[in-house]
Amino acid sequence: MSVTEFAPAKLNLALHVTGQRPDGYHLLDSLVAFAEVGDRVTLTQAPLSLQITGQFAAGLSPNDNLCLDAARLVGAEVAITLEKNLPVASGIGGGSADAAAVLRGLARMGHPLPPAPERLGADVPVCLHPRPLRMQGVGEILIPLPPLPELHLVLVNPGIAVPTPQVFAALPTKTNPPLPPFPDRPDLARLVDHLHRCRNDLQAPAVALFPPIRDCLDALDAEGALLARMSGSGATCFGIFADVGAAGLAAYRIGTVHDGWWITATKLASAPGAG
Ligand SMILES: C[C@@](CO)(OP(=O)(O)O)[C@H](O)COP(=O)(O)OP(=O)(O)OC[C@H]1O[C@@H](n2ccc(N)nc2=O)[C@H](O)[C@@H]1O
Ligand SMILES: Nc1ncnc2c1ncn2[C@@H]1O[C@H](COP(=O)(O)OP(=O)(O)O)[C@@H](O)[C@H]1O
Repeated sequence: MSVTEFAPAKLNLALHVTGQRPDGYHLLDSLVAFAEVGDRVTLTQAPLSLQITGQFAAGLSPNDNLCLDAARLVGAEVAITLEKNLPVASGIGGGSADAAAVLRGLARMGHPLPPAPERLGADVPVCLHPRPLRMQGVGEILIPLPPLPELHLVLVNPGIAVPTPQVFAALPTKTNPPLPPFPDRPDLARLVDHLHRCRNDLQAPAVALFPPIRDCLDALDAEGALLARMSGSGATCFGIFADVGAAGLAAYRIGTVHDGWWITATKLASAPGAG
């Protein structure tokens, strides 16, 4: 029996850092949604192993990987193939998204989801049931959002692996205001307007540490993004565009001048029940 699970890229449409726990982890208030681009895991009943394929396979070790940690957490003997399409350490949940996909796949093969999946990573709970959510605590409090409008996106990564702890450590203030109330069933204009009133508190420290992130944001702005923002702790930035044509053209034009960047035009994955 073989099972395949998609591991969509996680996007922090907004990410407010509102405090810090005594153990050092930060309290977040974040709007999280998922894109149509992502990694893919395939699971087959066999002794535990991992094979990695795809554009970003070279950046990962097949011996030390969150996919293996996920399988071990539920005591599963499984051969895993990971198709690594997303850049590594890039603020779009790569490792956590993959671990969550392995857990979902193993659940389909008869291994119940483990208690406290956040042991694998703070982003694993939100990636377990990918849909638009407000994420609080250190990632374990998940509140569904109303359906979001269709969002045409361009994701841009300058080819720099960003260590998440370094960016959190560079935050000038740990207690920032929480998210404003989310509008009821927003259309594109209202959602963009709302997001402009939100922030990613990790963006300024990440840009200070890794200046090419600013170049990504500037490139998205220059192509007419309705909003350009970094996701998570970076370095991937997303731009929201008016329609599929505008997103495709922006991705193409940015690609013509930034050879080494990872650039993709995509959409927000539609949530179950979204209208
Ligand atoms: C910042 C976020 C926002 O969604 O995304 P990414 O940039 O990783 O995509 C996540 O909270 C990251 O989640 P994840 O990458 O799973 O975090 P973990 O492996 O548990 O933690 C990596 C390190 O990040 C810091 N960390 C993480 C989460 C959190 N709420 N507070 C923290 O301070 C800690 O220094 C921790 O040692
Ligand atoms: N399946 C995986 N995909 C990506 N990174 C992984 C994976 N397993 C372990 N890692 C490790 O986790 C670290 C964080 O990577 P990642 O989860 O992609 O970051 P982010 O959440 O910021 O996108 C990387 O340095 C990488 O070595």
